[in-house]
Amino acid sequence: MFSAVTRLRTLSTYITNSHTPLRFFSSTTPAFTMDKKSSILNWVDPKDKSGEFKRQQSVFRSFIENKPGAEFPAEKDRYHLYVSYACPWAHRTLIVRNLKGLQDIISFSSVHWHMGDKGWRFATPDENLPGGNVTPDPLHSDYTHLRDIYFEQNPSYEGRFTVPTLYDKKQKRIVSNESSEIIRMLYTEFDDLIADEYKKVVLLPKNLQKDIEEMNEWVYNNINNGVYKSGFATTEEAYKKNVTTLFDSLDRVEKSLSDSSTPYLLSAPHVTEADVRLFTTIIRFDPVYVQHFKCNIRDIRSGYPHLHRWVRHLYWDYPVAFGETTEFEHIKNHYTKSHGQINPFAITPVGPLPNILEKDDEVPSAKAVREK
Ligand SMILES: N[C@@H](CCC(=O)N[C@@H](CS)C(=O)NCC(=O)O)C(=O)O
Repeated sequence: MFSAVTRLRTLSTYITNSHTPLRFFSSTTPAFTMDKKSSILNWVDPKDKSGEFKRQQSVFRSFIENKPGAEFPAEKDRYHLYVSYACPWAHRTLIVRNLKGLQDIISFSSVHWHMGDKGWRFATPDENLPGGNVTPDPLHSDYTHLRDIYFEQNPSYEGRFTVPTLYDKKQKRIVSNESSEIIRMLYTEFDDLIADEYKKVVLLPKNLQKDIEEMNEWVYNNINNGVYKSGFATTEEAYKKNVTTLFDSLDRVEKSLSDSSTPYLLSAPHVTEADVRLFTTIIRFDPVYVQHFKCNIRDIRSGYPHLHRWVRHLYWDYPVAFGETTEFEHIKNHYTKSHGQINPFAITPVGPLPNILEKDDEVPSAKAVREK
């Protein structure tokens, strides 16, 4: 059940993840003392002098397939997606699930936005959080945390407990906890079970695959992960390096959108994987990353007109896939109230308001110029 490869990967994850005690603040602030051997809230290994956040490889990497004899065959109501509305990686899977019309085929639930020292927890029945399906674990009534799903696989699991987690309800096994691979399973493997209008939704068109994959590479390293590398850095040098790379890459996307002959990245005739993967970072940028992760060389609404138009087009014109899967309360609260080393008093900044501007609106300075 827990394959040798998985065990090896888990072990290597543990080795790169074992920490010595860390104090984030002076000894006069005992509330923030992190002296647990390998607290999952130590985002940068204290032994790593570079001060750089290094994201670990996902451990579960199997695939749902639409073929006879598959280990995880494509079937209706067999799989469950555990997500957090706060998380940009999990957000990818919710968007693709809706773009592909898989709402009746794959169930989902969201954890509570707070991540503590036991990782993500499920909401309790009395908590009434915004967004659909923010519920106790619908599959295991006695589980309180996402990590219980991981321990169900292997009681001595040592990796991270991440969302998204794609779970096979029949075999009680995690299929995958790697969003970039989960979304690709959803592109085609369930096509025999969905209406024609959704079969026609192609997120990775053959003629653009090379360009999309090339773009994924730098967007992932410099933007999706770049905001975390900026925000979790524990040295000025690591922060400056990563925030500069991040903004250079945003400039590059801005230029590419201004050159695009369509409203989508890479002049695609419709939404593609490239749009999905960039959207989940850009929609969080002004509300959270600018202030919380110090990604403040510019913001999107006043500094990047093409990106601003593009993100609002997706959010407002694709309400089911992009708009309704975005839950700003989860997003803002999660980061600002879970990262004690960045925001020890857990006060959530109110602005910027609104979280996203209407399509025909602009920040006051841009509007004033337009109306002159
Ligand atoms: N490479 C993974 C990353 C997933 C990930 O890091 N998710 C975060 C939430 S945004 C998480 O669950 N972190 C918990 C932890 O690392 O303990 C993917 O794309 O699926």
